[in-house]
Amino acid sequence: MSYAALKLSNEPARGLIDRFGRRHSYLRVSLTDRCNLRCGYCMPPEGITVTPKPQLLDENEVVRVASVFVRMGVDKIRLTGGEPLVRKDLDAIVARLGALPGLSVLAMTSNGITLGERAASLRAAGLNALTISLDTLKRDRFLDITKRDKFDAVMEGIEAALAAGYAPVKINMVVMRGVNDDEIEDFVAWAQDRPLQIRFIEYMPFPGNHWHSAGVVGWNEIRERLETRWKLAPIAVHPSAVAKEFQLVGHQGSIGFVTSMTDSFCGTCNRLRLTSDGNLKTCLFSPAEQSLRDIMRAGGDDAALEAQIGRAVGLKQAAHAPMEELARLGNRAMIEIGG
Ligand SMILES: Nc1nc2c(ncn2[C@@H]2O[C@H](COP(=O)(O)OP(=O)(O)OP(=O)(O)O)[C@@H](O)[C@H]2O)c(=O)[nH]1
Ligand SMILES: C[S@@+](CC[C@H](N)C(=O)[O-])C[C@H]1O[C@@H](n2cnc3c(N)ncnc32)[C@H](O)[C@@H]1O
Ligand code: SF4
Ligand code: SF4
Repeated sequence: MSYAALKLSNEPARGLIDRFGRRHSYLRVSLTDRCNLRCGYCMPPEGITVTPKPQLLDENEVVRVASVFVRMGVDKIRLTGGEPLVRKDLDAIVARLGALPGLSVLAMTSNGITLGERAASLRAAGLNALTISLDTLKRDRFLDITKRDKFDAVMEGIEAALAAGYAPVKINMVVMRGVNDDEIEDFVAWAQDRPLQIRFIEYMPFPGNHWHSAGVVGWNEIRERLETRWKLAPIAVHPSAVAKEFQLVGHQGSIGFVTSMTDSFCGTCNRLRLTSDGNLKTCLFSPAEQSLRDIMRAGGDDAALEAQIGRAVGLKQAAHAPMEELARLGNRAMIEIGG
C-alpha cells in the first residue's frame, strides 16, 4: 500500500510504523511527575527533583501534541503520571482529548486517592477506561508500601469507579516476593462478585527502586498457584495488549498478567510515551528521548512535530534488554515516566 493510500484509509501514517513493522496506536501521556504516594518500587527513597511547572507541557500543548499523534494513527491515549489526579487542569484535558475525532479509548491509570469525588465527573467528561493501582488489601501494609495512610481513600475511589460504571475497573498489583505475594488469592477472591480485573504485574527495575531479580514473581508461578483453586479460561485480547487475560469460571471479575520480566511482549508493542516535560520516549526501558515541547516552543508547526515523531519511531529498538542488564541501564525513575 502506498503512503498516500495508508493515510486515506485511516491507517496509521508511515511515521508511526517502525522498522520492525509495528504500528503504534497507543500513546501514554504523563501529566506530572508529582505524586501523593511514595511507592518504593516507583519513587526513589530520596525523592526526585520535580519538574518546575513552566517546564511541564501546559493544557494546550498536551492537547496539541495528542492531536498530532491521533492524526498520525493513535486511537488510544492513557493519562498517567506521577499521579494524574494532582494535575489541576485534568478535567479540561480529559474533556478536550475526549473530543478528538479518531480517539476511541481515553484511559487513566491512577492511585485512586481522590477518585471518590471525581470518578463520575471524569467519566462524564470523556474518560472511558480506568485503572487503579493497589498492591495490598491490608491497611498497615499499604502504609509500608506507599508511606502514606491512604488505604481507605483508595478503597473509596474504587467503589466510586464501580458506581460510575467503568467496566471493568482494572486493579494493578505489582507483585513482590516477600512483600505482598501472600495476597494474590485474596485479590482474586475480592473480584468474585465485582466487575474488577485484577492485574498481576511483574516487578520491573528502574533507577532507585531497589529492584532485585529474586523479588520478581513470574506469571507462570502465579498462574499455577491460582489453578489449584480456580479454573482459568483465556480471554481473547487486542493483539498488542499488555496483559494476558483470563476469566475465572463462576467469577464476575477477571484477571490479567503483565509479564514484562519473564515473557516480554515487545514484538507486538504499539506504545509510545510522552513525559510530562514533553519528551517522546519510544520504549519504557530506553533512555532515548526527543523533545516535542522544544519544537512547539520554538514555533515549530505540526509538520515539524510529525517529522520528529517519525524520526524517533524509526529509531525504536526491537525489544528491551535482558532483565539483569535493565537494572544497570540509565533511565528515568518510573515516577518520571508513568509506566
Ligand atoms: N514492559 C512494558 N510494560 C508496560 C508497557 N505498557 C505498560 N506497561 C506496564 O504495565 C503495567 C500496567 O500499565 P497500565 O498503566 O495499567 O496500562 P496498560 O496495561 O497499557 O492498560 P490497558 O490499556 O488496560 O492494557 C504497568 O506496570 C506498566 O508499567 C510496555 O509497553 N512495556
Ligand atoms: C507509575 S504509576 C503512575 C500512575 C498512578 N500514580 C498509579 O500509581 O496508578 C503507573 C503504573 O506503573 C506501575 N509501576 C510503578 N513502578 C513499577 C515497577 N517497578 N514495576 C512494575 N510496575 C510498576 C504502578 O503500579 C502503576 O500501576
Ligand atoms: S506507583 Fe503511582 S502512586 Fe505509587 S509512587 Fe508511583 S506514581 Fe505515585
Ligand atoms: S519494553 Fe519497550 S518495546 Fe517492549 S513492550 Fe515495553 S515499550 Fe514496547
